[in-house]
Amino acid sequence: MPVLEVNHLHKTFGAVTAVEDISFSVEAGEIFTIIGPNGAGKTTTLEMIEGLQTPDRGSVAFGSLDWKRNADQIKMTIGVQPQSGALFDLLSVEENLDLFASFYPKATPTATVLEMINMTDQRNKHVKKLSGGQRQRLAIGLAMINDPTVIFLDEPTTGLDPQARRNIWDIILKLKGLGKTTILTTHYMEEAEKLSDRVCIVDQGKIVSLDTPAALIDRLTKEREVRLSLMDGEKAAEVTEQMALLHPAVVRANREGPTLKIWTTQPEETLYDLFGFTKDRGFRVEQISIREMSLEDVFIAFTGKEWRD
Ligand SMILES: Nc1ncnc2c1ncn2[C@@H]1O[C@H](COP(=O)(O)OP(=O)(O)OP(=O)(O)O)[C@@H](O)[C@H]1O
Repeated sequence: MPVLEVNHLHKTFGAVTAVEDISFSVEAGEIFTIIGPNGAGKTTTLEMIEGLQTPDRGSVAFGSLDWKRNADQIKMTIGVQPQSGALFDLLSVEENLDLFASFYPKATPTATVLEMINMTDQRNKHVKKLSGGQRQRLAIGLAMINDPTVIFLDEPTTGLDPQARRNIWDIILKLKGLGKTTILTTHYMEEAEKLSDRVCIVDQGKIVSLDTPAALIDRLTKEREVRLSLMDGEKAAEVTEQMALLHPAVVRANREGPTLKIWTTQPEETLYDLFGFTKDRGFRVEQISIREMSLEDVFIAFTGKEWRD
């Protein structure tokens, strides 16, 4: 049974349709990511699921629990990362955790949470002195304080530098290791691709596509770009290009000086045959790479829009 089921959610604000018929379900232990451009409806969707906004239509169920009948039980089951402004600046990291823990009948020991978010050494630091990344880590710690089974993180890495983002990824993966379910929103494709079991691409309030990152990429195309650099100059590359174009799996090719780019539906086979050819001719291969399609390529294909972080 899914831990979360979202059915036909709708939400409008005046003339703006923020969410239009969003449905999905999330299994226990998954990292489920909602990704989309600014204004796509990610936060509104998340807030309806978290019980912070009431949908105009549609339903949200956590197992057999729903917001109308079981609000108190749901609040014990889920953890919501507070907005960074909801932290108490004049209290220390530990005091913030203790304060949030006091809201619940059963809380995870503060020391455990501090260790999970890698902030044991900063536990006595005042929140106003924390960096952006540390504030976000504390916010995730606060979402964990009631030992929830489902954790909601709304853009936990937006605006952070690459190292701080990676530190947050480590925490999210640790949560997965503990068997927690995480629902994440992000602007960053790379993050969605690295962390998620499944990705839901949202645009203009609707789901454009939903699947595992690998399946989304696969569904788009089986083509891979193979790059081959030859040590024997342009002429050797030209002959190799002509040969490559005769291969049944090769869709197209182009050449810049001694470097060949070949798009093929069977990269391993194409490479094997090309190596046979270059060896026969005595051409030496200097460099070789196979480029995978990225989730970014998928987004552009499904929405027709360029992706901007
Ligand atoms: N309280 C509100 N009142 C009016 N319009 C709103 C409100 N909340 C959201 N909207 C509008 O609904 C649409 C979806 O907003 P939402 O914040 O859910 O998108 P998002 O995908 O989370 O965007 P971002 O990545 O910028 O946070 C936007 O057009 C937004 O302006």
